[in-house]
Amino acid sequence: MADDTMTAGLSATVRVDGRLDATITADAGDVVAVIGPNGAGKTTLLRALAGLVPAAGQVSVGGRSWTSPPVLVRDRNLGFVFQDQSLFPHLSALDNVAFGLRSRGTSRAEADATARAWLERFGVGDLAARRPRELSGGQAQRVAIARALAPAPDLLLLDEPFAGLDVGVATALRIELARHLASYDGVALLVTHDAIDALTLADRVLVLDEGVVAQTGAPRDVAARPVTDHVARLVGLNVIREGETFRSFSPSAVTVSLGQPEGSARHRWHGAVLGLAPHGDAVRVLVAADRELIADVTPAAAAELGLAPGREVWLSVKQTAVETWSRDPA
Ligand SMILES: Nc1ncnc2c1ncn2[C@@H]1O[C@H](COP(=O)(O)OP(=O)(O)OP(=O)(O)O)[C@@H](O)[C@H]1O
Repeated sequence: MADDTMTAGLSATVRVDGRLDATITADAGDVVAVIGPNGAGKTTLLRALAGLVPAAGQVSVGGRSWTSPPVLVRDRNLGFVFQDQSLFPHLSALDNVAFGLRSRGTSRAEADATARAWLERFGVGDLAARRPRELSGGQAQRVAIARALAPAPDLLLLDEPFAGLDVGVATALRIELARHLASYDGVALLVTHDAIDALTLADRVLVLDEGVVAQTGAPRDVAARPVTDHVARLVGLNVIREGETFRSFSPSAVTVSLGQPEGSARHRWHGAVLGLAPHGDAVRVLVAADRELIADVTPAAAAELGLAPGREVWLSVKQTAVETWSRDPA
């Protein structure tokens, strides 16, 4: 079947009954962060693109259709890294990385040499002979990423590759992955719950909400103008939606007071403090008004106002600190 949407990158529409109905396009070389709350369909999207979950629609990658006619999972030129599994337990790190190359017909000697080079690149060359159970979580994840990248896939699917790693290990791996993704010329999709991943690793962000695409755009734009509560919370912005009009303001622009604030050029809300948490040099206050809002105050102000869960407060923000926009038509 002719497919005029076919591009060198990724062009796909995938539908999984009751779980997902998403269209995604990306240029070759793009890293797309896929974000959204639990159950939004992020893993289902990756699995549907890989052919691991039966889906209606079409998928074309690298100028080739994977759906008409259907291409078997093993014949799709893709690499994936999932948070929990990934490595074959009975194979050494080297054999794990060489496996994908050999299954694509590369000779043993060549596959081993390429695999060794990839392990070196990820700083785990000296662990080539080890089995996965003899690797730390961070080392195993490096091997898994090396294995996914080694065959130069057209599509790289990374499902929360840093989940479960401790912060230092995750940070180091994030930096290494960024370096490799910069020179990778396929399309990479990265599922993440971390705003930093989305902002530092991705060229574009795709926001999923209840199985549909709620927003796509450059990370900076999505972070500045989130249209879902999930992303608003992730980037720490207050966002109020009225139909297709959105108003946002930073927690640092919010004034907290015990008495009702004066002045007409202010938006104001009344509610009870739900919780307090340190946020940089400030104290972040979560307040249940007619919606949940966040305000950043100085520790001195928090003490002076006696802020504690249950305390009734007023929040106000100057009209000039509020940005208003309409969602672009999809
Ligand atoms: N094997 C399955 N069979 C039926 N429904 C499923 C299956 N796996 C997931 N779902 C449902 O599909 C929806 C999307 O799940 P999915 O795992 O894709 O979400 P997610 O965005 O990856 O979530 P999380 O961040 O929690 O991993 C959820 O409602 C989930 O309950």
